[in-house]
Amino acid sequence: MWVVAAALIAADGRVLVQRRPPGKSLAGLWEFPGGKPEIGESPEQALVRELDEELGIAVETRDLTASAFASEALGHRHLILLLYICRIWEGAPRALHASELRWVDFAELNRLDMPPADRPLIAALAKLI
Ligand SMILES: Nc1nc2c([nH]c(=O)n2[C@@H]2O[C@H](COP(=O)(O)OP(=O)(O)OP(=O)(O)O)[C@@H](O)[C@H]2O)c(=O)[nH]1
Repeated sequence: MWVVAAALIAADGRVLVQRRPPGKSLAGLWEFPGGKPEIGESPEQALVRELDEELGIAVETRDLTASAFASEALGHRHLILLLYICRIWEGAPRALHASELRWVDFAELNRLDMPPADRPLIAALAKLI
């Protein structure tokens, strides 16, 4: 399973995370916004679509920087999670799918309950920004 996700980084260096809503797998955990590409989409196109659907923001593919990936067993599937950094978008993120949004610094990011694939990504992100 391929998933694309974005670390949206604000001017003050904080990162946006969203909380998975009740009823979904891994409900209650925090994650980077994103999702699965649809057939025919590039990873960047998929991420632009997901950020519009999940947060109501407009992002240009040129403003997505491929940054890190994780490879992790997830139940009976295997997840490849591609993380992009994004510092430029239009609109104010709203929780259209998630139960909650939060802008966090790295200390908070390390304390949040996130899926196992996200742990190595946080460490990689800390070195990149
Ligand atoms: N968007 C996102 N997904 C993540 C992250 N970490 C992680 O393990 N995932 C997993 O990647 C998958 C993303 O799928 P999705 O967002 O398109 O759809 P979904 O929640 O309905 O997935 P589901 O079919 O597993 O319930 C989920 O299984 C989710 O748990 C992350 O940081 N961001």
